[in-house]
Amino acid sequence: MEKASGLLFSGVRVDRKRFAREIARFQQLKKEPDDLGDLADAALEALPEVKANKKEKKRKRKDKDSSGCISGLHAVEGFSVFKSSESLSSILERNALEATSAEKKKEVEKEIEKASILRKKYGIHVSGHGVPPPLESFVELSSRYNCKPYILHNLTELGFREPTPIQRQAIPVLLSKRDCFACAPTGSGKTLAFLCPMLMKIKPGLKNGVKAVVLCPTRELAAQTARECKRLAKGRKFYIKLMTKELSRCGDFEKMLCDIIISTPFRLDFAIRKRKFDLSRVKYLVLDEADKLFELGFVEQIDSVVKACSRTTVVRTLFSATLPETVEKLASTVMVDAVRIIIGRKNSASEMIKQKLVFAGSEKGKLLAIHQSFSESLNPPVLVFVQSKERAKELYKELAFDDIKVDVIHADLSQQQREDAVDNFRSGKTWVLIATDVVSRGMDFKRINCVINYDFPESAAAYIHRIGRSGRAGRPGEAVTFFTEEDKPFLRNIANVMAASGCEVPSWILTLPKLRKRKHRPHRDSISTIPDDSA
Ligand SMILES: Nc1ncnc2c1ncn2[C@@H]1O[C@H](COP(=O)(O)OP(=O)(O)OP(=O)(O)O)[C@@H](O)[C@H]1O
Repeated sequence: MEKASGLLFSGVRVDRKRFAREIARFQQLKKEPDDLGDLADAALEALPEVKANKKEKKRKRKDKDSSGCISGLHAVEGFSVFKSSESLSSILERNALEATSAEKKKEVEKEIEKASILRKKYGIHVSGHGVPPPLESFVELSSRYNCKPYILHNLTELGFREPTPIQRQAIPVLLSKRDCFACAPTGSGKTLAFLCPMLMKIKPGLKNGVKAVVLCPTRELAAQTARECKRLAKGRKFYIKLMTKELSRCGDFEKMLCDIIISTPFRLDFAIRKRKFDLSRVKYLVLDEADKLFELGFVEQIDSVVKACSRTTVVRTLFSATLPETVEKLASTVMVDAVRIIIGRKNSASEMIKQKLVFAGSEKGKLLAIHQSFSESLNPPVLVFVQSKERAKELYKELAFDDIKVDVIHADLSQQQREDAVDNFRSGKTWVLIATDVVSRGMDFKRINCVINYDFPESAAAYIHRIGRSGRAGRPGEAVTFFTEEDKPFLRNIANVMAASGCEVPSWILTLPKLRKRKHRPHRDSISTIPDDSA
């Protein structure tokens, strides 16, 4: 017995010492961290305080198990010698493990440091546990995440050489299937940040229902996102559908092949409630321009979509250039263990836009100012925002007399007319597009030189989105905001946004009294050059 145990003992001792590393590695393999988020957690675990705490807990549990005996005492009696031999071997094992985990810890610490250097470099701020490190390049999509070559090919075809900051961080987060709040400036590539991981994670054409849903506040944005999605998916047989009015009313959803559906909340809610459109297999739900979607009027429809995407593992994500705390709070009730990503300063305008405030005195002053500015230096394409569709029509009538190619877009037009207005502006047929806020969010008109806020925006968020139609994808842009006496009390909100993005603001504006946040939609005199009788 003694001999046998001695042999066993010595055998164990020699092998374990010699192969300590291998044993330790093998044991580690049982649970390899599946992403660097886990590695980060592993690093935490390796901290002396955490380890000591765990050891103490383990010891207490062990002491409790041995019917009140102190475990060390067993080692000297009878069969407990075997126990003693076991614990000795496990001590050796532990030593080996500790040596390896020290190496691992160093490795993890290096990764963490590298991630934080990258984040600092690109102005990425994250919160949440175990956040995967940002991408250094698109190539990492294949080395780290086994991305199919067609996506990398399409990225190159689209001319995207480097990921933008939001793409660097949001793509790994979504690939690790974490819910996510993401706030990044206008024109910074948020669309690709959610489309790319979606295409990587879902299998095309399996005929077993919708796998991903993207909600956008307007039809124009939904159409644009569907187009972007198709461009990125080129070469793969994904069924990507835009939920149109016709499809939501007459589509045969049982037979329809659809991997990804892109829609406004109204159309999708209609299809779910009235036509029993099944979203129970959805893996990804994206709310683009999330703060707009959480505004009154949309909330019930969003609720219906969130409920319909009933799979327990669905990844929910919110993207916007403006994400107020109220929205985050509301949204967090449906998010699980979410990661929060902020690029640069939260709720700020793109730094690529030169912003200017122009005092026009009165409504008539604004009309004179725009005529004058177009006659002196019109640098198309120019997007002009007004407060309502009535005012859009009025300003269109005024400017149509000038020798410029001007068009108008608002909610009173048919879908076809709206699409034509967008297409003509994109292709350069239209130089000046007069618009309501219907195109203020998400629309990616290439190379807009100037945005004119003819009517003062109703909030700082509206301002950020409107001017964000220029200065996109790293290009410079310009924004001019007219104000009258009546807009003065609301100037400070906008001036703060301007100052935060590095633009000069007259100091008197910054000393104006603070206003409680409320929308600014004043009644304005109609836009007309016809002399006012009362004058
Ligand atoms: N990695 C990249 N490199 C270069 N250009 C890019 C890259 N990713 C996206 N873009 C381009 O940047 C432009 C803006 O992208 P996108 O519309 O996604 O911005 P956004 O952040 O969603 O803006 P918004 O807040 O206004 O919705 C698009 O023209 C897009 O094609």
